[in-house]
Amino acid sequence: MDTEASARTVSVEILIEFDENNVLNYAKADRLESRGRAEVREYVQNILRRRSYLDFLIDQFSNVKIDEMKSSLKNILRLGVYDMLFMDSTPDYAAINESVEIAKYELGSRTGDLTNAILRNLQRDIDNLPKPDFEDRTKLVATTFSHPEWLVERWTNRFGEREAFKLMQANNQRPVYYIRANNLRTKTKNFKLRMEKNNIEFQESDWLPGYFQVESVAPFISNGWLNKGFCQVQDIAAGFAPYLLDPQPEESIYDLCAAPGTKSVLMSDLMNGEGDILAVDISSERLDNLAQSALSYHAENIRVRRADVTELELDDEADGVLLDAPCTGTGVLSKRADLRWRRDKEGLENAIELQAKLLDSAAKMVKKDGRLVYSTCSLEEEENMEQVMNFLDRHDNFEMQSVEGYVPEEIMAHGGLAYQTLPHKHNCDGHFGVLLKRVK
Ligand SMILES: C[S@@+](CC[C@H](N)C(=O)[O-])C[C@H]1O[C@@H](n2cnc3c(N)ncnc32)[C@H](O)[C@@H]1O
Repeated sequence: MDTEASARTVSVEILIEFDENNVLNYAKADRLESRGRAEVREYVQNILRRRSYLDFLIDQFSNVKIDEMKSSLKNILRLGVYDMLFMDSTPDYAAINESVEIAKYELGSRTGDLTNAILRNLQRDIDNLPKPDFEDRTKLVATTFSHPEWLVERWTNRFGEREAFKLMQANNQRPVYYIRANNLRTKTKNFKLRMEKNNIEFQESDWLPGYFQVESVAPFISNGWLNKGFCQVQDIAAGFAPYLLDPQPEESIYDLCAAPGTKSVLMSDLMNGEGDILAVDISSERLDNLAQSALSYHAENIRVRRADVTELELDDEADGVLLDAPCTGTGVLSKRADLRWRRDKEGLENAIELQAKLLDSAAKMVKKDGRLVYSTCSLEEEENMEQVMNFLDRHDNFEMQSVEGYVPEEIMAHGGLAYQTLPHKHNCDGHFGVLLKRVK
């Protein structure tokens, strides 16, 4: 354990790597105690959620333009401004000192002085900070809500400005967390008693059985309940796809694009651990996690297989296939603030192309009269309903089924042929899904 490193220093290191290599890797935080690791995640996600706005402020108070700064200086300043504006527990002088010390240590005393000057300039105007005032409306909104311009444009065109603002505001909040009791290891009612005995506050959902909204997942980790398999951290929106597939104990199920396996485990639970689930994924590392989860959750009917689903040929067809496709993830930007800076229009195009190939491959694995559920955690229609309509044009042996009776009415979309959760409306992540039946 490196006692010298602080959560702030490690957060800056992680943010620098993210800027330079587009990789968000928390491994650097492993040298801290568990509290420090949690602080690092909070810092990194909170700074990424406010990045454009922080950059705008830095630009207002610095003679050197932010675009001309090294990413190390940029991120030290982002941390300092974030601390001053959003961390009530940190007095301004301490926030400035921390950033100045990191700058001196990492970049030398002159950069330490520059950091000090910029942060002190901002401190002087802290009660009357400038607001973004760009003439370009998209740039103005993108800076105010710290979202990329291409997403601002898409969402304002699609939802209208007011609703797009609400969506972006929801993405900038601390995320909502859900815990699901795993009935393969405990019973929901016993798990509730366990939470009550430990004075954990929760709100039981009436949308799906066994889901509890909680303030933080920390007590579930510290009590060892995740490791023991009593519960999963699973957003309720992620539960709808397995419920829509409705796997039965005697059935054979293929879970394609399955890792890290949160939905495989839920399906195993719905099947009482009976029948057969083949969980397929292209990533061996993620599949290792899935296999480990299956063990701790007592999900004994899960088998794993590493394969590229677009090239996979299986001897048998399954009663039910879940394709939880890789996507842009625009429905989960509160939990994954980094995704908003990693995705672009080209990434969207690539995701659409891959999803179509995966769907074509999945279609070949469904028995006659069998079911195929297609789901994403995207809000983009091209990845969702448009993708499904194009699939149906290519495959006249599939028909779309109503989702009524499987999911709550509030989240039904497209006249009951799909569900779509929206972070600003449903207090959960944004997920989409449809149920397709192979009719010939
Ligand atoms: C949205 S995640 C799946 C989440 C998972 N269903 C769960 O609930 O835990 C998408 C997954 O697709 C996998 N993937 C991407 N391309 C793939 C391909 N061509 N074949 C198989 N898996 C693929 C990724 O490795 C990733 O694990």
